[in-house]
Amino acid sequence: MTARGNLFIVSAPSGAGKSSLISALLQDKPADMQVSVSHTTRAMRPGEVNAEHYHFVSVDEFKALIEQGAFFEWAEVFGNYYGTSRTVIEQTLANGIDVFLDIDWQGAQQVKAVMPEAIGIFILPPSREELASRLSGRGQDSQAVIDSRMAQCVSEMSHYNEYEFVIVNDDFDSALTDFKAIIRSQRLTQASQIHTHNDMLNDLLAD
Ligand SMILES: Nc1nc2c(ncn2[C@@H]2O[C@H](COP(=O)(O)OP(=O)(O)O)[C@@H](O)[C@H]2O)c(=O)[nH]1
Ligand SMILES: Nc1ncnc2c1ncn2[C@@H]1O[C@H](COP(=O)(O)OP(=O)(O)O)[C@@H](O)[C@H]1O
Repeated sequence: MTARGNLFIVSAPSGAGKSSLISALLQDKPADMQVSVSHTTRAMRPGEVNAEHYHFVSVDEFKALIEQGAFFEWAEVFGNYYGTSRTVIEQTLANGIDVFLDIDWQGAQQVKAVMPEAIGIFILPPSREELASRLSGRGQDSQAVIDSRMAQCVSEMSHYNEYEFVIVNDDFDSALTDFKAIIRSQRLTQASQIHTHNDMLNDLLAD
């Protein structure tokens, strides 16, 4: 039997670096880890690719998917809808692959309510000034969008204590090392080791 994959929830205020950390983690395309591609009604940014960064859909399409029960969780964030596909998550975890959800705190609460074993990781920037500078430096949002995201960052960050782990993304390489350590430690829990080393444990403990 394949051991079920772990579900990792990664949340952060816009610009703190969660997409960069997840991309760096999955850069070498590890077979046992996958990021969930959400559906969204927000406009595509320059350089974004449909079905790779998001499934970009209209508000009507999104609402139809809600009606069909297609979402594991969904939320309205910054005036747009975002949601995680239910079947993709269930199938991927069942295939023993760890799944990373880049979702906001509202989605995280919904996931935790139905899957309390999901592991929450909150990414914090080192300061508000640095957060604003990263949002501008990313060069993909208008000043009005940046201002509205900065206006909401404190209320988003106030949810950090609902997560099992917190990473301060100051130096990127240190933050990536911390991120990898969390994933590694999850694979070393007793429950995971029993799945991974079942035959060996049986041999070791045989009478
Ligand atoms: N609840 C929920 N939030 C999502 C989902 N996908 C993305 N988000 C969140 O929506 C917010 C905005 O994402 P995005 O428009 O990509 O902007 P960015 O975070 O600045 O790159 C972030 O907090 C994401 O984590 C989803 O499927 N569900
Ligand atoms: N530790 C870091 N130091 C400096 N810049 C960073 C760091 N982490 C991410 N960035 C930059 O900050 C910007 C926002 O990062 P991004 O991953 O898009 O954030 P999020 O997905 O949380 O909105 C990007 O331009 C990214 O290259």
